[in-house]
Amino acid sequence: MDLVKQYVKKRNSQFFASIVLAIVGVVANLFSYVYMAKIIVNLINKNASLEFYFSVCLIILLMFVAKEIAAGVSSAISHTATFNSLGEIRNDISNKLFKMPLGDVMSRSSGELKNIIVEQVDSMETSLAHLVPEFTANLVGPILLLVYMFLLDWRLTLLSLIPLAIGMSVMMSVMNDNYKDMFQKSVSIGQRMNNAIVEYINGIKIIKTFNQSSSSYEKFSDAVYDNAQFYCDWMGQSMNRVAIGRLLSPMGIITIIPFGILFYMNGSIDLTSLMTLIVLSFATVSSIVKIMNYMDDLSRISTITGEIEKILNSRELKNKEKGYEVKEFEIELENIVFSYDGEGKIIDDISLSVEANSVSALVGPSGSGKSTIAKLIAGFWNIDDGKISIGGVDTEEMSLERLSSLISYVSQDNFLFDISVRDNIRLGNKEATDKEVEEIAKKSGCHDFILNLSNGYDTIVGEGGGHLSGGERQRISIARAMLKDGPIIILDEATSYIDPENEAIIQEAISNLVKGKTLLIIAHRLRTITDVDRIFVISNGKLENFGTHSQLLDKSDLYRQMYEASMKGEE
Ligand SMILES: Nc1ncnc2c1ncn2[C@@H]1O[C@H](COP(=O)(O)OP(=O)(O)OP(=O)(O)O)[C@@H](O)[C@H]1O
Repeated sequence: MDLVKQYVKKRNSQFFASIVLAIVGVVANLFSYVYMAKIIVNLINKNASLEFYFSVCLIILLMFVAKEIAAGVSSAISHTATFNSLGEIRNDISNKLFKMPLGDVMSRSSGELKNIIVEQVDSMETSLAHLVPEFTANLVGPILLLVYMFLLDWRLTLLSLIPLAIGMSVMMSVMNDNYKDMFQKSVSIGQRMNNAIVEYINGIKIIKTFNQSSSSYEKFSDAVYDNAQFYCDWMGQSMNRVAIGRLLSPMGIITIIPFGILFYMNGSIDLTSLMTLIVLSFATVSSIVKIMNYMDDLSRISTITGEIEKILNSRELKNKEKGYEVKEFEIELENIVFSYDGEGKIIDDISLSVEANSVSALVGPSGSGKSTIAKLIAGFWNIDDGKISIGGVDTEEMSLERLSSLISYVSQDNFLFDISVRDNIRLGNKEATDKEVEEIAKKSGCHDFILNLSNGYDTIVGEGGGHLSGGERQRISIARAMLKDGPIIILDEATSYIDPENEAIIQEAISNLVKGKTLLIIAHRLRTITDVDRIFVISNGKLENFGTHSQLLDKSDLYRQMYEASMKGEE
């Protein structure tokens, strides 16, 4: 609920205007009933002129028009404010995801995140656009009317509230029946179904390769079945009471008529008041029914917003922009310690320095922590201890925007968006002209294969770049990183997919493009990094040794073994 308040507050005046107009609409509607009662009473008493009826009908008509206009404008204002707020919430979530440690984002499945950003934010529409103005107005209207009815005859008014009180308490018994827990469960079952669907679709290639279609489909269909079963059971438990509650709550008339007749017969109420009360009790019905429709939304709002709040309130990377200028681009790691889960140290007291405008490489056995070091330099996580600085400035004293403007990171997964090849490369620098995009593609060995694609540079690459080969994706990622022109380039296994013919072109391109830049390569094929300025050997999260290729052949057994194994593997 705090989340709703927070976003309502930001558009206070718009929501206030929509509430006021909604109240005007509801009051106009209720007044039309007051005037209807006047007509009935005067018809019974036969004491009014034709002009009187005509003018009352005109007033009712005006009330009706006023109600429609006020409700329409109120809804337009609240919807405009709501959709702006929903846009803002989605923006805030995506900004937040950028500021959160990568691990915290990755610990949620893409299905779960999609569910929160799309479905759950969407479901806030009801609360913001309808609940805020309509619930308030439909609550205020009947209260005003009840005060008026109370003044006419307090006994009948109280009696008219009995069915409402019984109906509401039956409904409340449903709400008290762990409604919040059940709704929370429905959200997580829904999320599990979402995840199963997303996983099934994403993993379809593997499923086919390993002929797992029946068992994976089972997981997916089980999740759908569980979801349906859960709702059937839940509704089965509560539907009868909900139906009774909904039936009874607006039935004030069942007490007013018999008791009204009784009071009239014993002379304790006049006909005018009785008729007015009967008509007005009808008037409260429509508002009460509307309020009841919102009760459900009210009780589930905290669960819906809870998931969104969890993301918006989750921890952020510590990076704070302090405005220190970075003039040189050497990278210094001082006694850094890091673990993904806060327990097992993945990086254990590593210190190393990558000189500015040099080419360095991280090598080491699989799982030794090379990619983790690269990601820590790029600011994907904060380190637990120690310091990483660029040009003498602590990277945690730079905003993520500034850090990412300094570093072009070509990761192992080379994710491409489902847009054209040209736009994928242009992500490196959105100001780049088509010519600049093509120039960079030529330099990174992409131009020829791009021209061979069905639509050349305008070919849409498919989800995650699925229409391209692994090597093609990698080369486009390199072109994208090169176009960004950051002073530091980190290539995480950037050549792992490149075939032998293209490898030479790529190596040549990289060496041209990185002139005057600081380059850190994480390479598996040691042959490709023999002439770099400095090689760091990482083993079990520690720095085992460092030096040039020939120095390491002399002083590091691990390096020599890895190099020999690597050369054997390529024979
Ligand atoms: N997101 C993560 N959450 C938890 N543990 C992780 C995560 N990423 C990597 N690890 C673990 O951290 C250790 C180091 O992984 P890292 O990817 O840095 O190794 P690497 O040397 O780059 O390996 P490779 O050469 O196989 O890519 C491994 O044990 C790995 O399982």
